[in-house]
Amino acid sequence: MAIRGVQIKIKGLTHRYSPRGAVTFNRVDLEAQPGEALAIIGRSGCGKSTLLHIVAGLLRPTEGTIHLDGTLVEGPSPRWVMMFQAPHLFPWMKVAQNVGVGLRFGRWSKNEIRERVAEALRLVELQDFAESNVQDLSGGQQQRVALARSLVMEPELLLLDEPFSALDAFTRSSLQRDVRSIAKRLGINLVIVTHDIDEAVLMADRALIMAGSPGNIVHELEVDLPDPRERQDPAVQALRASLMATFQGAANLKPGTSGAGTGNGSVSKTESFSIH
Ligand SMILES: Nc1ncnc2c1ncn2[C@@H]1O[C@H](COP(=O)(O)OP(=O)(O)OP(=O)(O)O)[C@@H](O)[C@H]1O
Repeated sequence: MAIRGVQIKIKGLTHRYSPRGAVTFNRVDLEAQPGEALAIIGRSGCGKSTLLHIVAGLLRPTEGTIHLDGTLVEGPSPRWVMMFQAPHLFPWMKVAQNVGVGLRFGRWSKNEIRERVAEALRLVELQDFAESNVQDLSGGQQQRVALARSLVMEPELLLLDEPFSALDAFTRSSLQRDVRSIAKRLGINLVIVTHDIDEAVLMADRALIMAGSPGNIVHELEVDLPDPRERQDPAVQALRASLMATFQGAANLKPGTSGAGTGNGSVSKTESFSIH
């Protein structure tokens, strides 16, 4: 599977759900390099999911632009795919059929589809379940099928909207580790929206804190930790504590306050945590 990441450039992104409604977020600017994994954390309602849906081309911004490697995002594309909390599988299809469903709409031969589906299933370690019914799988396995269905499209960018929050802690940990490791191996960019500070530390290269009303990215922290990342590792724990303190500080700041969103979309401060 030949995949590479993408340069993300978000400029002046503003959104409101209705012309007279409240502004969801205001003039968000953000850049990411090919292969980078970003986590967006923030309190409920600050606009994280809306931002992700706009990046995925599923919602239109009120103002501003998103360019992926210079291409303006104007709608959904197999190049940027979104994974949700629920896997949304077709229950009447086998695992392999679910994984290959997007390829059916392209100009792929049956052999090519078979090969690509087999490769995607190997990546998520479900190669022995190709002919299983999806209802017979656990929640974590179903989420792996959804991941394989995304990967089979060879995306450059994977957008994850709290994808593991419905899973038990053990399954969640293994998926967090595996998604990061697959994305790094293939060079795919990740943007993960989460409430979970641990998830941000375990999966991201950079954690972005969104806060305020209207929302904005008010803080960002580099997560410079080696892989594989283990929750119990003291370096992971130390970074988690720092991110939690920064998050609480940022979330408690009122919009317009120094150190929070500047209102012009700029990030006020970048901190770097490294164990090297
Ligand atoms: N379809 C919609 N129509 C109108 N307002 C909406 C709609 N969806 C979300 N909102 C509002 O927009 C704001 C941002 O919502 P959004 O879901 O993006 O926040 P969030 O940070 O992802 O929250 P959560 O963490 O709870 O999912 C909220 O005030 C929400 O009530």
